[in-house]
Amino acid sequence: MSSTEEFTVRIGTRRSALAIRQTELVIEGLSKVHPHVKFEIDAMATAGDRDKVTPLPAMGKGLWTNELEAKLMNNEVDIIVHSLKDMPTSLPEGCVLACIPIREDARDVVVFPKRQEGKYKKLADLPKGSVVGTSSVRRAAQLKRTYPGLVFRDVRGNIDTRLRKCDDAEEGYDAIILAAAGLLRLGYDERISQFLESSTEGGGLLHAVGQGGLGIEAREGDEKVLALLKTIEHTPSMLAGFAERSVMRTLEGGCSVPIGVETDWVEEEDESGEKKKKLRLRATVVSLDGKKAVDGETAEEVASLAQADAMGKRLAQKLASNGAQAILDDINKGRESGAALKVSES
Ligand SMILES: NCc1[nH]cc(CCC(=O)O)c1CC(=O)O
Repeated sequence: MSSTEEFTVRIGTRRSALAIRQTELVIEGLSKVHPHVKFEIDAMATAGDRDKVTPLPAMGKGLWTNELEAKLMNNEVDIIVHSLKDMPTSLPEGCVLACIPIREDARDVVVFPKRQEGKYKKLADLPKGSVVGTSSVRRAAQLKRTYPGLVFRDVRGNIDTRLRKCDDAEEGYDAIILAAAGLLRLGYDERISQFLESSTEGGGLLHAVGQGGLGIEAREGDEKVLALLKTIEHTPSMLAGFAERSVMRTLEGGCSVPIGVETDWVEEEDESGEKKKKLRLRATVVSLDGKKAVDGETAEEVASLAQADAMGKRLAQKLASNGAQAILDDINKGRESGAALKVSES
């Protein structure tokens, strides 16, 4: 497609401030390379936006995506801009994860209420019994392991709503956990008190599969659109995202089971002493009470999506055989009783 050809791309997105901002970032990126292409934003509320009370794990995997994908398949939109972490690991027939642009910071972060005016700097500063807000079983399960004195409670809503609840003393939160990417994209950098990662002193977090990334979905075979998206694809982010998603897909997890990952690109010397760029992939599966966990790590040269997929699958199979499948089986059994459906206050 020539860079002077004029045509319009219709973009499906959720209606939240973050989703709109993420769509604007994609339009900015594409417009730099294709100034003659026009864009129309088609924003809608999805099941996950409408239902603010049902615990996220109880709403199934497509709560943020199903209705947008229906528009894509009906040719009402040409692409969908998703938060990558909200995309199920398997897409409907005829839809493809066409592009992952350069990834924002993938880490989770700690936000304290404004009323505390800097009293606490990190999770380890919180006294025993403090209440930490998160709707993610992944976050709660991992943090229960290293901060057993903290109490975890569900907090629903978009980013502005969760920040308001954090700041409202009547809501009773002493901190909340969010993704850095959402806060950074909306200009809330100054609300970040602590970044959480695998190396965080006192206990950190492995982030959600795809966190910090954008996933742009298109119709298979829509060559004109796929060629356009190729111009903003960021290969290291794409490879890392595919490897992470392969871990989740292989463990047959949904977006509500406690699987954490962390990827980064490292240089390692091979036997001949030559430096090789490798993708390092860490993963963890934690029981809901945080008492049982299986961790794994691998670093491999990865140059294709197929190699990224295979790497993620191998690591997942290693985790499963080391006890992770038993943890996930317990969680799935617990779904009948509702035990696995929300971050219980414990
Ligand atoms: N549905 C929650 C969601 N989906 C994507 C983000 C943040 C942006 C990202 O991870 O790219 C968030 C908010 C959060 O986890 O704090």
